[in-house]
Order: sequence, then structure tokens, then C-alpha cells
Amino acid sequence: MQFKGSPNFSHQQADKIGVLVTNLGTPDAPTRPALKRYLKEFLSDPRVVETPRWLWWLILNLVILNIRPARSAAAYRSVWSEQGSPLLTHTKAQCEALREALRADHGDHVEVEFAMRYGNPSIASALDKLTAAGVRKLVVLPLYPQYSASTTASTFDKLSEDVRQRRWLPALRFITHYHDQAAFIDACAAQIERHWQQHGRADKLLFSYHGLPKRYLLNGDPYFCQCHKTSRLLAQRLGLTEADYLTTFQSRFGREEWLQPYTDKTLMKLPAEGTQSVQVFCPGFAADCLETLEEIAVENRDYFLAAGGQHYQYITALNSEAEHIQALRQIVNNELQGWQGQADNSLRQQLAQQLEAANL
Ligand SMILES: C=CC1=C(C)c2cc3[nH]c(cc4nc(cc5[nH]c(cc1n2)c(C)c5CCC(=O)O)C(CCC(=O)O)=C4C)c(C)c3C=C
Ligand SMILES: [Fe+2]
Ligand SMILES: [Fe+2]
Repeated sequence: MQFKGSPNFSHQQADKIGVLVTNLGTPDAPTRPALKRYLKEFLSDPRVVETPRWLWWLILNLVILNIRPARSAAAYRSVWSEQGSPLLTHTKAQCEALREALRADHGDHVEVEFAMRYGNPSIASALDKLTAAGVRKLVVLPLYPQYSASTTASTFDKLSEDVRQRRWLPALRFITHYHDQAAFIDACAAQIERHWQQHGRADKLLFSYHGLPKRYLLNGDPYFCQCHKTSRLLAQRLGLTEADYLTTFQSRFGREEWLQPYTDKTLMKLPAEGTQSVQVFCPGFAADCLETLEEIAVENRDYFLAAGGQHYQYITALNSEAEHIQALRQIVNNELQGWQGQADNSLRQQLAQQLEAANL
């Protein structure tokens, strides 16, 4: 069989609306072999590394995959919990909370699942579950507030690779970004204000985003601009002046220039410029993961303190905070417009019953 079908489907099965929440993905275990598998899949994606394939194949297989897995496994071990990888645990909890919220709005003709772009659970396995449940209309929500070809478009590539193999395509809506949605900005502001209530304020608030090669920006990727817009809206919402906050980019990978200013270099020079205390929030990460819990909360703290800084605090990501789930609920509900009414299947079901009774 060339295309995946749904043989023996029942005409009486109600059509459902599906919501697929995705994030980047994470290794199955904090071990060298699991990291090698994960990094090979991730770094072989031409959306992530835009280098001629033959050249990149040599660098990846002969150099990176021999060195990085052991180093990354050690970093992952430092953030791993009994439930597994933080990114997986948080994404699962977000999915469950969003399912509950959307079922309160639409009843059980809404199915909500989550998947990872790389590793497990795969997008294909989540689509199998949704299709088996009768989903014929699908909203995909990649948990990347800011659009980038390396993340958002790559998720679309993987989704379409799967959907292309199916006989019965769902109607599709794909959320490409939500970096400037009021509910998202409010959720970030609430998280920062909660931190301020408990710990007070610092001299500076850093908004640190995952970086990208600068070349991608110059080739038209809107990620950099969307990060700056999130920062500006968030600063306005929090009543900050330009002197109160900075936008920086973390997680450099490889030798070429990435988006600047770099988070680590900025933290190293802030004490000499008179900043004694900083708080760091990462508005591009929907969930805590290696890049926030290890790189920002531990590694960058050391840089700042070693450079003479006095106080350093990491402000936790939005994870499953109530305001975050409300924001995601609103973003999905916006996208569902025009589809909700059709969630009422009673007429269609009556017709299907008649057809089945007549053996058609
Ligand atoms: C939030 C958006 C992200 C963008 C944009 C992004 C681009 C990007 N990343 C790499 C290389 C690596 N990223 C790694 C981890 C990682 N990246 C993101 C998010 C974005 N990446 C997250 C959420 C995570 C953490 C995953 C987890 O399991 O917790 C890693 C692996 C970790 C390591 O070995 O250090 C690499 C490598 C590139 C090259 C890139 C853009 C071109
Ligand atoms: Fe990354
Ligand atoms: Fe990193």
C-alpha cells in the first residue's frame, strides 16, 4: 500500500478537531549513545545547519558526533530528573493542561496531543493517535513564540513529510508565531512580576533568546526582529525604560558569527559597567530545558559572578503556569474560528446512519 489509510473507518465516527502541540525534542536518556542519536537527527536537518550537505556530512560525522555527545550527555545528566528530561516533562504537562482547558471550551470533540520535532514522541506517532480518534481538522501549535526557519519551518517540514504519506489529509492550520500576542506577553509579565514580588528587582533584566547564525537573519529570517518585538512589548507592559533591560542571544554553536549581543559575553562585561545584579528571563523558551536550566541558570551565572557581579537570578520559564496555559488556549481558540460550529456532528451522523443502514 502506497499511502497510509484508515481502512474500515465507521461513517458514524464523529469528526473531531485535533490540536498538536510540538516542541524541539530531547534525547531519550542522558547517555552518550542517546545523545549521538538525538544530535545526529537534529543536526542533520538542513533547516538547522544551512551548509552544503557533503561538507556538513563530513564535519558532523567525523568531528561533532565524536566529541559532542559525551559532553552534552554530562550536561543533560545535571538537569535530568526522575521523570526524565525537563523539556519532555514540561511539554507533557502543558499538553495535559491545555487539553483540560480546551475540553472545557469544546467538550470531547477536541483531541489534544503533543510531539517532538526530533526524537520521541514523534510527530508521526501523535498524528496516528489523532487520526485514530477521528481528527479531520488539525491545528498545529509549535511552542516557539518567535518564528524561525530552523525551528518553526522545520516542524512544518516534518509534519508535511508525514501527511504526504496519508490517504485522507486533515484540514490543516499551522500557527507560525505568537511573539506579540497580548496573552503571551501578559503571561511573561506575570512570571517576571511574581519573581519580583518574591525576590525584589535587580539592576538589569536580561531577555535572553536562543541564537541563530547571523547569516540566517541576513537571508530573511524574521526571528531576530520578532525577539526584539517581544522584548519591547514586554518592557512596555512592565513599565521598563531602555536602561532597565537588554536583549541578548545565547547557545552559540559553531564558528561563524551568530546573532549579537551574546548573552555570555554581555554578562562578562556588565559588572565593569556598573551592573551588580541581574535577572535573566528567556521569552523564547516555552519550557525549561537544558538551555535554560544549565546554560543560563548555572553556566552564565558563573560568568557573571567571576566577572565581579554580585547577584544573579534566573527567572523560571512559563512552563505550565496558569497564565501560559490561558495564553495557549486563546491562541488555539483564535485559530479554531469557523471550525467550532462544525464540531457539532449531529446532522452528519444522522446522514451517515442512514447511509450505513442502506448499506452504501
Ligand atoms: C527556542 C528556539 C530555538 C532555536 C531558534 C534553536 C536554534 C538552533 N539550535 C541549534 C543547536 C542546538 N540546540 C540545542 C538545544 C536546544 N535548542 C532549543 C531551542 C532552539 N534552538 C532547545 C529548547 C534546546 C534544548 C533541548 C533539550 O533537550 O533540553 C542543542 C543540543 C544541546 C547540546 O548539545 O548543547 C544543539 C546542538 C542550532 C545550530 C540552531 C540554529 C541554527
Ligand atoms: Fe537549539
Ligand atoms: Fe547550550
